[in-house]
Amino acid sequence: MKKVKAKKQYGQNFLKDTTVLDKIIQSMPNNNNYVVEIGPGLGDLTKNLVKYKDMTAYEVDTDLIGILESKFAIEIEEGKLKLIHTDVLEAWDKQKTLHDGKYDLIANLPYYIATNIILKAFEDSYCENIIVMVQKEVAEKFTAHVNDKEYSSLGIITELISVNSKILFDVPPESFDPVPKVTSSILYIKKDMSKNLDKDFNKFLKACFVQPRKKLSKNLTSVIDKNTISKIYEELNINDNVRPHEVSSSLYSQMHTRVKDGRN
Ligand SMILES: C[S@@+](CC[C@H](N)C(=O)[O-])C[C@H]1O[C@@H](n2cnc3c(N)ncnc32)[C@H](O)[C@@H]1O
Repeated sequence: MKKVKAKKQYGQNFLKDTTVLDKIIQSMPNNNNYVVEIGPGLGDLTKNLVKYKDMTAYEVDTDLIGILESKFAIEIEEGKLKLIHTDVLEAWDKQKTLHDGKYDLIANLPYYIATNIILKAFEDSYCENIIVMVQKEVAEKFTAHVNDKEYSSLGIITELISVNSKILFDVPPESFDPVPKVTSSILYIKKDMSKNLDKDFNKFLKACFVQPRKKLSKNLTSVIDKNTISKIYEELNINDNVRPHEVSSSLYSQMHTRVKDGRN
């Protein structure tokens, strides 16, 4: 078969390392959940996933859809694989979920929208487990805890929405074709299905971290007035000198509730 030219604008780095592919499959949670893959590409991961689970794959690239349709003609015919030709973020905007029933998201994500995709998966009430390949630095942000250098809104949201989050293993650039400039990691997040996040919380956290080295109270002045900040700090026993990365996720959540109450 003619070699497919990877398209940069779609973040195409095809995973060629069979050991890594095997390790991803071994990391799949042992449950009855359906599987959703974003960006099946040339179908190397898809081929392994569909052996174990019925699944849907969302692919934006028209050229790849043609290849996948002929490669997986049998699985599609048997109803084991549903192939959807669309931009996955548009699909999420339209239908709020990628599958009408509990599912696990397993994917080698396009780097340019990886963070947005994970945040969408947090909002999707049917998505339970997230096992995705992302740039190592992104994985570190999602798994960072209070006082860590990488701690930011992503680590805080992950802590509040999940029961478990960790980096499973790193993947070197040579495992891909074309070879990316960065190291990747497999990120695992098990969501707490009883929780959902307030829509404005992410916006609030962004304001809290707008100048990460400054005092949190200074950053908060873009959201609330100084008197309310003093009142909230007193109620929650927060030191005025505290910096954004020194505050726990649960304290951020309590602060946000009070900010909202103050506005109502
Ligand atoms: C990093 S490649 C992974 C390909 C394949 N899964 C693999 O592991 O080799 C990312 C894939 O996501 C697809 N993609 C990029 N943007 C997308 C979008 N907005 N919606 C759906 N798929 C997208 C690309 O075309 C590509 O197939």
